[in-house]
Amino acid sequence: MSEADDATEAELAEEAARLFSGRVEFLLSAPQLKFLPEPDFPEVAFCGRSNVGKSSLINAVTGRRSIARASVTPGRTQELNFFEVGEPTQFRLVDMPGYGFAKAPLKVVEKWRGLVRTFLRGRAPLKRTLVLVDSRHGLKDSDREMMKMLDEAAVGYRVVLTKTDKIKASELEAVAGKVEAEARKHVAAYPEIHRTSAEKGMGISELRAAILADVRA
Ligand SMILES: Nc1nc2c(ncn2[C@@H]2O[C@H](COP(=O)(O)OP(=O)(O)OP(=O)(O)O)[C@@H](O)[C@H]2O)c(=O)[nH]1
Ligand SMILES: [Mg+2]
Repeated sequence: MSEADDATEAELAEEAARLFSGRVEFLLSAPQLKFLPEPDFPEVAFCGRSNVGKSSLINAVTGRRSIARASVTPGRTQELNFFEVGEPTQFRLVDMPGYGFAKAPLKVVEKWRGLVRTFLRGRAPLKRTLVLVDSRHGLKDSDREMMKMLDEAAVGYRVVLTKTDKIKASELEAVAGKVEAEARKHVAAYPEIHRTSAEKGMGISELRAAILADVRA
């Protein structure tokens, strides 16, 4: 990487930190597609299995304790929740319902699934999707299915490992290696994965900078 690239990266990280410590506001919660906000600003969606840590990661990235509602109970987030960043607004983050949650009634699961898939496939201002994966478990078939759907829809995504504070560094590297190797086989996946802990703040400033780069791309 050249010195010029380094300078741009540092500037981006600094700007991202400044933006996220400024105005971040909950906009609305859409239980159905007809309640989506106007497609006025670039968006980045957080998706992944139930309980993987989507809402917690939004809280960590925005530096807010509970702007997005997190819970030990899988299936906490049941709508598409939109958050605005910047004054004036520069972009939006979208907290999505989780997939792969077997305990919810089938009808409910189908409803979330339809909402998530239709949104990810057809949302014009969607600049990037983050596919969150629990670092303790690695990729599950439901993640592979989601990644395949995003490949087919040509929606670019980053794979983000969550809860890295819960495992040893050596285990993390083993899982990260496997997940990265698999991600590289997916056409719409970013070749490098992210390692994060919403609890300890690991990887959060890098993810903020990546989000800013994505919404500006
Ligand atoms: N140790 C640790 N726990 C975490 C981390 N991120 C999330 N959790 C915990 O994992 C549980 C689920 O977190 P959520 O953020 O609600 O997960 P979600 O993906 O939004 O879940 P749904 O909305 O149900 O799909 C909560 O008990 C969090 O406190 C992390 O980085 N480290
Ligand atoms: Mg949630």
